[in-house]
Amino acid sequence: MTQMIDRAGLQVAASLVTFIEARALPGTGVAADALWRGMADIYARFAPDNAALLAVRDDLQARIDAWHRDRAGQPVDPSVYQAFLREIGYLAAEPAPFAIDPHDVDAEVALVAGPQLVVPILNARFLLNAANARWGSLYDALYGTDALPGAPAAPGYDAARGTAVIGWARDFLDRAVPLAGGSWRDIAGEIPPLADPSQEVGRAGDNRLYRHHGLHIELVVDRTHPIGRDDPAGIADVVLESAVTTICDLEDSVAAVDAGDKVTAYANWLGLMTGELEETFAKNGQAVTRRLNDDRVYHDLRGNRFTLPGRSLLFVRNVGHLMTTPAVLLPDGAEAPEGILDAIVTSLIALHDLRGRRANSRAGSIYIVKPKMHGPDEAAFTNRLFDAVEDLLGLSRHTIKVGVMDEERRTSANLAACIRAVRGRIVFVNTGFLDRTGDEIHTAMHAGPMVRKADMKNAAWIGAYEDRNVQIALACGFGGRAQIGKGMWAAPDRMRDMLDQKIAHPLTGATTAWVPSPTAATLHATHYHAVDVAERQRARGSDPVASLDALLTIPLAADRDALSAAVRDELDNNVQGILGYVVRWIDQGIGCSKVPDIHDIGLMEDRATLRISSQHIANWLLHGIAAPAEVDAAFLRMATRVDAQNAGDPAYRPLGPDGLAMQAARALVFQGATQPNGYTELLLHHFRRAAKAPKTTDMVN
Ligand SMILES: CC(=O)SCCNC(=O)CCNC(=O)[C@H](O)C(C)(C)COP(=O)(O)OP(=O)(O)OC[C@H]1O[C@@H](n2cnc3c(N)ncnc32)[C@H](O)[C@@H]1OP(=O)(O)O
Ligand SMILES: O=CC(=O)O
Ligand SMILES: [Mg+2]
Repeated sequence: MTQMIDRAGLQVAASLVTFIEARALPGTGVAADALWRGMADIYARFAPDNAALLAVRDDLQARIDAWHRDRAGQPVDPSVYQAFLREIGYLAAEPAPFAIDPHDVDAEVALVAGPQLVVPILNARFLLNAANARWGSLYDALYGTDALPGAPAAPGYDAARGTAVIGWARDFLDRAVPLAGGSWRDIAGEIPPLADPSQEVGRAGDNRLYRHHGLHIELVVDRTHPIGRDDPAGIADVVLESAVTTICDLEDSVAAVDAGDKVTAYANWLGLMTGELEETFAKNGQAVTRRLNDDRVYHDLRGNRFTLPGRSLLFVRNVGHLMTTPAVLLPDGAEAPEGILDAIVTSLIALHDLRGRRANSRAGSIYIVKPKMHGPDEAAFTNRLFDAVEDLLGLSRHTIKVGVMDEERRTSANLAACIRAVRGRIVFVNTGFLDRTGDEIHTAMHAGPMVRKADMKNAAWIGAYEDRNVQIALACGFGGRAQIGKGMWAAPDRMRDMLDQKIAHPLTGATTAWVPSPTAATLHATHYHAVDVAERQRARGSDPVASLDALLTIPLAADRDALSAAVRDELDNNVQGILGYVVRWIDQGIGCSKVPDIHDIGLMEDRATLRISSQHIANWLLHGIAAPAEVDAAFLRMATRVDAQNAGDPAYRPLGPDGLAMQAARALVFQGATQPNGYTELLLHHFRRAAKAPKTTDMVN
C-alpha cells in the first residue's frame, strides 16, 4: 500500500512528499507550505475544468460515431460533413490574423534550425546521452551505422570503411564550408582558407570551429590521434552541432504508472536542471560513469575566449489532459489529473536552472511540451494552467513556454485558434503524425474500414496536415520566433534511408524534426547544412494554406475486397508490433522499444505507434474485414515470434496466453473502438499496475 500524507487537503504519496520537500524545493525560494497550498488551490480550480474538457471529447466523439452510423455505406459528402462538424463545435471559427509573441526565447528555439532529439525520461543513461548529444562525431555516426553501404568487415578498425567515411565527410565539408580553392578531399598539410572566411568563428588549440546556417562544425585536428595520424591534414574527426534541442519525455515513451515511477522521472529532471545527474553502468565489461558535459571553450580569431553550450537545450514533455495519477488524491478521494501535477512539479524543478546557473535556458525560460490537446479550448486551459503555475512559483507571465503537439485531429483542424490560445508562450508546433494517425482512425472509426496502415502515409489528410502545419505556423509569425517541427524518424537502424528521406523536413520550411537517437541527430544535422530553412520559409511564406476539405478527407479504403486479401499480413504486422511493445511495457516498465516489424526492420514503438496498430485492428474488426478468430490466431502466431525475438533478454517472461501482457494486448484491440480517442494509456496503466501489485504470496511471506 502506498503511504499517503495530507498536504493542504490533498493526499500525497509519501515518496512524492519527501522528494518535493527534501530535494525539489530547497534552493528554489519556494516554501513547502506555499507550494502545497498552491497545488491544492490549482487542483480545486482546474480539476473540474479538466474533467469537463474530457467530457466534451467524449460527447463530440459520440456524435461523430452516430453521424457515421446513420450514414453507413454512403459516401461522405465533404460539405455536409464539414457543416456537421461546425454545428457540433468540432470546428471553431477561424481567428483574425495575429502573430505569436513569446519573449525570452533561447536562440536554439527561435533562430537555429536543427535536429530535435526525444528521450524517455525514466532512462538516466539515455537521458545523459541525449543532453550531451548537442555535439556528435560525424565519423562515428557514418562508420557505425548503415549510412554508408556495408558494415565494418571485422572487429577493430576497417580501413576501407574508414576511407569511405572520411570521403563522405570531406564532400560534406565541400558543401557546408567550401575552401577558397580546391576540395577538402585533396588537402595535405595546413588547413587552407575558406571561400568565405567569416565561416571560421573560432579555434580550440589546433581545432577549427566553423559556422554554417547557424550550426557549428568543429574540425578536430590531432596528429597524435589514430585517425589524425594517418590523415594528410591531421584531421581526426568532424564534430557536428547535432541535437540542438532535446525533449525529455514524461509521456508516450515511458511507463510511469504510480508515485514511485513519477518520482524517478521527476528526480531525473531535477538532476538535469541542477546539472548533477549521473549514472554508472557497465558497458563492454567496464563500469562507466556518465555525467553532463561542460560547455565548450574556444577563442575567436582575435584571441578572445568564448564558450558554446555543451548540452542540448532541454524541453520536458508533460502528459496530456487525459490521465490521472495515484501519486496525489483530491479531497474527494479521486486520483488527481496527472498533467496538472507535471506542470507544477516540472516547472518547480526548472527553477533550479532559472534561479541557478541558467545552464539550460540562458534566456530564462522553462520549456514544456504539451501533447494530445484537442482543439482551442484545451489549449486555452493549458495557458490558464501555466499562468497559475507561474503565479504559484513567483514567475513573470509567460516564463513557462509551451510546445504544442499538433497530433490530434481537432487541433490540426483548428490550428490557428489553438496557437492563438497560447500565443504569448508558444515556442513550437510539431506534427506528431503518429498520434495523429491514431486519432484519424479513431475519429472516423464508424465511417468504414480504413486503408492499410502503410497506405496512410499517402492519404490526402496527411499531406494537408503536414502542409498546413508549416503554412499556418508561418502565417502566425513563427519565423525567427519559434520552432516549426516535424515528426519522428521511427526506424532507428535505417540511417541510409533517413539520410535520403528526412531532408524533406527542412525542405518544407520546418526548423526542426524528431530523431530517435544521438547518432540520428548527427546525421540529420547534415540536412540543415544542405537546406537553408530561413530561405525555404521565405519561399513558402506566400503558399496558400492547404484546404480543410483535404485535411478532413477520411482515409477510407476504396476496395473492401483488396483489404480482405491483405488481412493476414496486416494483422501479423500490427500484432507483432503490439505484442513486442506491450510485453516489455507491462512486464518490465519499458515505455519505448525497438521492435522488429514483419520484415524484420527494427521500429521505434511507443504509445503513439501502439495507438495506430490497435486502432487499425479495432477498425477492421468493427467493419468485419477481420474476424475475431483471425485476430486471435495472429496473437498466437506472433506470440511465438516475439518470444523468440526476446530470447536473449534474461528479464523477459514468455507471452503466456493468460499473462497480463497478452491480456493487455488483446484488450487494446478488442476494446479499441471504445477507448477514449483510441488512447492506449488507460489499459496499459491498468495492466502495468496489476503487474506491479504485490502478489498475495509476497504479502504472506
Ligand atoms: C511518437 C512519439 O512520441 S516519438 C517520441 C518518443 N520516442 C522516443 O523518445 C524514442 C527514443 N529512443 C529510444 O528510446 C531508443 O533509441 C530506442 C528504444 C528506439 C532504441 O533503443 P536501443 O535499441 O537500446 O538503441 P540502440 O541499442 O540502437 O542504442 C543504444 C545506445 O544509443 C543511445 N541512445 C539510443 N536512443 C537514445 C536517445 N533517444 N537518447 C539518448 N541516447 C540514446 C543509448 O544511450 C545507448 O548508448 P550507450 O550504450 O552509450 O548508453
Ligand atoms: O508525439 C509524436 C507523435 O507522432 O505522436
Ligand atoms: Mg504523440
